[in-house]
Amino acid sequence: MPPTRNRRGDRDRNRRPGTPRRTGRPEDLVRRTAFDVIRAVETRDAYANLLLPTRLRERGLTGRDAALATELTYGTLRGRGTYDAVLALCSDRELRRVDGPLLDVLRLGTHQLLATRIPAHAAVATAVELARSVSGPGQAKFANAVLRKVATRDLDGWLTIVAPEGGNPTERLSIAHSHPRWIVSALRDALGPDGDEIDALLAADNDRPRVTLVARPGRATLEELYEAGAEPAPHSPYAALLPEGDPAAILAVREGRAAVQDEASQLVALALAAAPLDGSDSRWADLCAGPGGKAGLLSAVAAGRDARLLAADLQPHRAGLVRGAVTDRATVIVADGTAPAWRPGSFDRVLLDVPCTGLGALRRRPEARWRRGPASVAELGPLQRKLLESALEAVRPGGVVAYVTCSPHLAETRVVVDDVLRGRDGVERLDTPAVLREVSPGLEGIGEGSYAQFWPHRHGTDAMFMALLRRI
Ligand SMILES: C[S@@+](CC[C@H](N)C(=O)[O-])C[C@H]1O[C@@H](n2cnc3c(N)ncnc32)[C@H](O)[C@@H]1O
Repeated sequence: MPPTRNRRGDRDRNRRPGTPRRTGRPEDLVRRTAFDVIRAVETRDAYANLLLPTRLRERGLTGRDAALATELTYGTLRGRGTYDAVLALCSDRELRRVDGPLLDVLRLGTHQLLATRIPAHAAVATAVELARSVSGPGQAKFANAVLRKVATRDLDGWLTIVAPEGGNPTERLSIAHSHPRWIVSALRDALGPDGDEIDALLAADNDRPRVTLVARPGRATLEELYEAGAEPAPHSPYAALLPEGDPAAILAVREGRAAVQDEASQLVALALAAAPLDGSDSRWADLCAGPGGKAGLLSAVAAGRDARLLAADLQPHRAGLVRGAVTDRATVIVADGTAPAWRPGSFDRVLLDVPCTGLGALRRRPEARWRRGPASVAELGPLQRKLLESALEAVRPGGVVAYVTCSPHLAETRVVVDDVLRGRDGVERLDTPAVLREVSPGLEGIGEGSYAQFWPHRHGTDAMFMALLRRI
């Protein structure tokens, strides 16, 4: 995507300290913005999807400039594994001896050379300029030499060298699709007998996710979203896809009657509400509710069912976000789901969307794959088990718990459920895929038996896992 010119206003007068001056070509500011966000991700553990919109606003980047800055930021962060393998061959210095800021400039330049239509001379020249500004003239010469070598081949040409067919399959997939090896292995394990889909799954993780909206029932209609430019979505009865444009420009989104929400996230909330239940059905709970996507939908469904939702989160600011998402059928509290503020057996339906590695949402969080390691899975395990124990206590006999993760990693999904159920009587597994198919007729490829697993390459959704459990 070629950079475009932008009108230069008089924003410099109001420039915040530390904000680059709007001098030179606007595309320089675009690349500088991408670079600054990438650095913040590296050095301050910033989240690109949160920081980038702020930087774009501060620097007055809109339209095609904003789109290019977003593409460069996300693409560079996602492609790091592949780009480092290429850079290692093009640099006469070991990459670990290259300064952090300079290495990020090289990654940004490599992304432009191998994954965009930006002309090679422009990609190299702007990266060299950036290297000069962040690391000085000597390093700019080094950047020039390295990037000129990168420019000698296209991506496919480099992949035949850095990820050759016939080599170690995990290593090849890891470099070709820019995923750490441990994630490649974990995802292949999670695919089980469908392990041959791993290539497609890793490729889907690198696709830009579609923007999916939810029309919260009773508050907004799909027609309203279609009139605003959205299109029908394949799986959820309340979902619409927004092919382009800013969701916040839609009135229903601004008013909280609609929201951005992945289809799998919608369907697991709807399946909990649809799970078969005898007896009372008016007390619902969401024990890990922040930031409130599922609670927003559940509370809207509850309003039509004469039920009430208690939505809890450990973090006060996350609970605050939930308050902005729910209807007046919900009460939001700050509470630790492992140390209940409610009596045992208080609820008819309980959603437990546990904290997890987020390996199912790599499309949305470009840096997440580099931030987590196998240790994160092990660290989260005890909390996930404790929360599930607590959810099973919170539901009345006959009531239903939905254990949900936004990760397909087996150690966070079926292993947690199996471990907890092994240690206690009086809980039965429901046919989760069948309940999901009731709310989304025609839904296929989510598994058979007790557990359901969504996949980006099959469903175009996050890789969300769900187990419906009933206390007997
Ligand atoms: C995966 S997120 C939930 C996403 C949410 N269900 C949604 O759809 O927007 C997990 C949430 O659990 C919260 N959390 C972590 N530990 C908790 C605990 N011990 N008790 C309650 N909430 C907790 C986190 O603050 C985080 O907001």
